[in-house]
Amino acid sequence: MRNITIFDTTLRDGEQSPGASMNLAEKLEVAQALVDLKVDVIEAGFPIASPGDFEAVRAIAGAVKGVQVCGLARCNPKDIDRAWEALQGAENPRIHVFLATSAIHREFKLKMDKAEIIRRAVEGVERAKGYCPNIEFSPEDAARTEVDFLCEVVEAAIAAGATTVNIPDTVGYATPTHMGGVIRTLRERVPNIDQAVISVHCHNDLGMAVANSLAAVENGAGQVECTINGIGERAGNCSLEEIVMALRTRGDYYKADTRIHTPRLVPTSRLVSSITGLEVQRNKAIVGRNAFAHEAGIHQDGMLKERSTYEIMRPEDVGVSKTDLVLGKHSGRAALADRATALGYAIEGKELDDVFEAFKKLADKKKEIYDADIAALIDKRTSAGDDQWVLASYEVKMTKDQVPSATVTLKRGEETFADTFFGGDGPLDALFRVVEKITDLSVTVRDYAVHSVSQGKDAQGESTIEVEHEGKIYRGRGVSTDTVEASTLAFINAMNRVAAGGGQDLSEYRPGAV
Ligand SMILES: CC(=O)SCCNC(=O)CCNC(=O)[C@H](O)C(C)(C)COP(=O)(O)OP(=O)(O)OC[C@H]1O[C@@H](n2cnc3c(N)ncnc32)[C@H](O)[C@@H]1OP(=O)(O)O
Ligand SMILES: CC(C)C(=O)C(=O)O
Ligand SMILES: [Mg+2]
Repeated sequence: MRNITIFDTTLRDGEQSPGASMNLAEKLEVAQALVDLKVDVIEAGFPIASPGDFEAVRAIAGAVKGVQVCGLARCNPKDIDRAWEALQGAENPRIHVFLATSAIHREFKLKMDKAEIIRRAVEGVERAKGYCPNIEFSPEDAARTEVDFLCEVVEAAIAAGATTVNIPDTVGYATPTHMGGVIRTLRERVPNIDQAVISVHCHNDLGMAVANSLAAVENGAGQVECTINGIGERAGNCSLEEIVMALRTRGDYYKADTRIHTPRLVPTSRLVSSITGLEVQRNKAIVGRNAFAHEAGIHQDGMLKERSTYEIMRPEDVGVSKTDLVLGKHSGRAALADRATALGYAIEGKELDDVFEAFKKLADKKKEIYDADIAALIDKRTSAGDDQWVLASYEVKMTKDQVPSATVTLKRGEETFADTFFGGDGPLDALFRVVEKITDLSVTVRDYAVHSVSQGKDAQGESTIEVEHEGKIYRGRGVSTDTVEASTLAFINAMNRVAAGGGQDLSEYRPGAV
């Protein structure tokens, strides 16, 4: 297996995503997460860009160990000197100098001819080399550069001391065959190409950044530049988690792998998403919420029989605790029975058929089916029997700076019970405490949520709750236009289940499954 160097540019190109700016403390946190992920190179920023960027590169260079830290610079002395000033405290520094080479950039942006581009590139690399041994050179917009000229520039940059030549598809214009061809041509036609690592830096404007990077690897690239969650300029960069898992999963084909500690992929993705505020789409490969979730009954049945029927990666290998078999309108009996077992019920035969029929009807009306819904369908305890507590009335008072108080009246059969509780952490807590007093059952609330089940001003609120009692988990569900009432009904629903016994073993409990 060939080892592919992972050059992470989340803190530089990733930060160029509109709205993704990070402060110093946040950049340090991301940098440490990248070290834990075992990336090979961290591009920490563009030091000339601002005093903040300079400070971030300097701080990261001083703080992280066991990884190369890189700073970006244009091909001019001021940028390169400033980059070195920021990087000199690093255990293992790299200066990355770039200069655009395509005809469009030469003519309209830089206003330089080919000879000047080569001269400036060589001067830039040589100046950087005077500071540090690891020099990366990027001919910006390489994918739109005439291939003969690209070969010339790359050869000159290597001769000047570049140890990595990075081939950017700056505007995401390449296709896999094109990108693979560029890398192959460089390997065939640049005489000193063996003296440098060929890298690739693909943008995602046509959604092909990962595919183009893989094509580059297939044709001999030894480094891939990428970002967590694929963030970056415009449509972003090659996504780190996708390229890494593509190589790991299809090592049989690519004969290449990385050093990445893949169980850190999802935690790092979540960190970057929460810091930048750039949410990950649900169906995003590897790190999206749905990446290891199955709703279709046929798939769920297959998964329950043998995981590899529908999963090519193990969730734990990317940092997801386990596969999620989501119950919804596309689910079948196998998944329903499996969830029922996990919730502490054993149903089969006619009972399973009846619950399944009711489940399908509910699933046609509701987008998401919660564990509380399943429990309610199975034991049919949502409709009160004689031994069930039923809410007759409630009153809750809370004003600023005053302790809350709640009065609740419950009925059980013909009998009526009322009580009041003063205190608690808020009105709901006060209400729950009175219900505990009346039912003489003490529980701990493990999870609680309110969802809207219809739209508009008069939307129905649905509350779902999970409580723990003597090592078992019980679920409750309540619906009302008033969310306080919905929550109280959910709590009473759960308390009725506590009174009935059974429940799910705490060791089987998946928090947040309501
Ligand atoms: C493909 C990429 O991702 S490249 C990195 C892009 N990232 C960024 O631009 C983020 C940080 N950038 C910045 O903060 C600012 O653009 C700065 C501080 C670097 C420069 O700001 P300014 O001096 O005001 O220049 P401005 O951004 O307006 O224009 C860029 C200048 O750099 C020149 N330039 C662009 N690339 C290069 C290069 N690789 N080498 C030398 N000069 C370059 C442009 O021709 C232009 O020069 P001109 O003003 O003589 O026409
Ligand atoms: C600086 C270079 C490598 C870049 O980000 C690009 O060309 O996209
Ligand atoms: Mg880029």
